[in-house]
Amino acid sequence: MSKICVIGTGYVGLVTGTCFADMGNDVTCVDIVEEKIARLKRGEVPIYEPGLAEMIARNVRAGRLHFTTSYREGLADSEFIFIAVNTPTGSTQGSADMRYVEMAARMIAEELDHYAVIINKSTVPVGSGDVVTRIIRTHLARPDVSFAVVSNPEFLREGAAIQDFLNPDRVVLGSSDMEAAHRVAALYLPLRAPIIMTDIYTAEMIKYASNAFLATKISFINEIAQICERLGADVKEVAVGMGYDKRIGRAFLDAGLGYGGSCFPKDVRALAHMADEAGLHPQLLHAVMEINQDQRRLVVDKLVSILGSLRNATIGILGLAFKANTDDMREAPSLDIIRWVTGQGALVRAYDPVARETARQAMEREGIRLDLVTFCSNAYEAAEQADAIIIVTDWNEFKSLDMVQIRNLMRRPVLIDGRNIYEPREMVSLGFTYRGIGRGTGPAATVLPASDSTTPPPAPTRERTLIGEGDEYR
Ligand SMILES: NC(=O)c1ccc[n+]([C@@H]2O[C@H](COP(=O)([O-])OP(=O)(O)OC[C@H]3O[C@@H](n4cnc5c(N)ncnc54)[C@H](O)[C@@H]3O)[C@@H](O)[C@H]2O)c1
Ligand SMILES: O=c1ccn([C@@H]2O[C@H](COP(=O)(O)OP(=O)(O)O[C@H]3O[C@H](CO)[C@@H](O)[C@H](O)[C@H]3O)[C@@H](O)[C@H]2O)c(=O)[nH]1
Repeated sequence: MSKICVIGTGYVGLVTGTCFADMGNDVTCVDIVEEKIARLKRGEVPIYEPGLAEMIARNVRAGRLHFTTSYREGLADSEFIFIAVNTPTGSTQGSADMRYVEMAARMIAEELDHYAVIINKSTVPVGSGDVVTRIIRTHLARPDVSFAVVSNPEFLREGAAIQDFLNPDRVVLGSSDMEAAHRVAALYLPLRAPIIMTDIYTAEMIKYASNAFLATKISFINEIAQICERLGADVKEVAVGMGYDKRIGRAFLDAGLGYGGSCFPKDVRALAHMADEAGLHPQLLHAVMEINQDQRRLVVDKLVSILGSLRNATIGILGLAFKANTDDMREAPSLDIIRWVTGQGALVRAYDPVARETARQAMEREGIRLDLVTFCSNAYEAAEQADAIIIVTDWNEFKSLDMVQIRNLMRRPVLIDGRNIYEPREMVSLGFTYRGIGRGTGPAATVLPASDSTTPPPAPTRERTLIGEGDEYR
């Protein structure tokens, strides 16, 4: 059992702290926001993350998980101090705002009275490990105390955060102090994941390069979707066909409204900024960002091309958070879409299974006219008297709606499927004017399973038979 302090109780801090506690360690989570800590102490979890509330409660009950606003309390006897504070976009050029990490480093230095390994879990620009080391060294209240700094980027996804933390594809550790890095590695050994030990710059870059690569896959398939749409091919089937190639893989090839969230947008921007600052010309990263922005515009263009003017039209929006299974509204496509349609005179009926309060707050922050937005308590309510519906996130409950009922509730049966969750032909046969993203109307695709037999298999009876399509990568 190790004594661990986690600085920051956002997604990453809470999940890191709770999972390490669940693995038998003694963990104290520190945050400067008193209200957050007060809520956590009352047993309330400030974010929506499946399974997290139960896991926190279990570990608090077992006496392994504590919350405080006091660095002194959190740091007391801690062998490991994880920094997991936010690093949002800080300037119009896209650089990462390091002020929270720097503040955390200073506050650690002011309270540290024993040797500890300080581990940076926040996503930070290459070279930040040196900055943290310098800040701590400069501000140490006890200059005789020694410490080590290790970079340990986090790869969890919101909505699957616990599962991702406990079953990582890899753990990355970067440090110039290999003994300290090995101590951190020992914490992760129970997870039985490959552990990559490298220098601190490389560890920091692995995080940005991974996110930028995934974002590139998304923009790539979105560009292919636009071409498919023009030429009559179907991007969903193209993705399946590409995904069978093991060198490509099926993951992150879902065309749609582009990426949003607390990570991809800011991390691609920050990486491009790092390259710009280094005198390079990161043209691929700039193209990735441009295509991503275009995807959001495209759905509104589709809407206008069907409805003509949006003035006084009622638009149902299904899904508000940046993706399913989270209430996180950071850089959610819904915000741009709602701003644009209300800007053109439309009224919005919005529904998300969990993002309601966070959505309202985000819209307020973004200056969206809330008097034009009605928050509904289910998808059917959002469809009432709507001139069109836009599916913005792919929550499971949106995949199994009674579409006949939805159609009957609408004033005009226009369906813009921003996540390609419905079959175009089916929707058209139900009477919808349907637009997906890059969906074709061409001939049916058939995938026959690999077979040892040389006898030809019977002809498939189903249209668009995609045997094995799918979700195995999730
Ligand atoms: N959200 C994700 O899915 C995810 C996944 C991997 C990596 N990351 C990275 O992890 C970092 C944290 O992300 P997040 O989404 O958890 O952020 P968040 O905004 O949800 O939470 C950050 C928390 O840190 C607290 N904080 C800020 N300054 C502090 C200080 N000086 N002392 C104590 N607490 C302080 C804030 O009050 C907040 O509670 C970011 O660098 C992010 O890029 C995020
Ligand atoms: O094929 C796809 C896959 C994802 N998305 C979108 O991409 C965004 C990000 O999705 P996802 O990666 O599932 O969510 P995050 O929680 O933002 O996680 C990403 O960002 C985290 C923060 O850095 C990393 O830790 C994770 O590894 C990385 O997947 C969302 O808007 C998705 O809708 C697509 O449009 N198409």
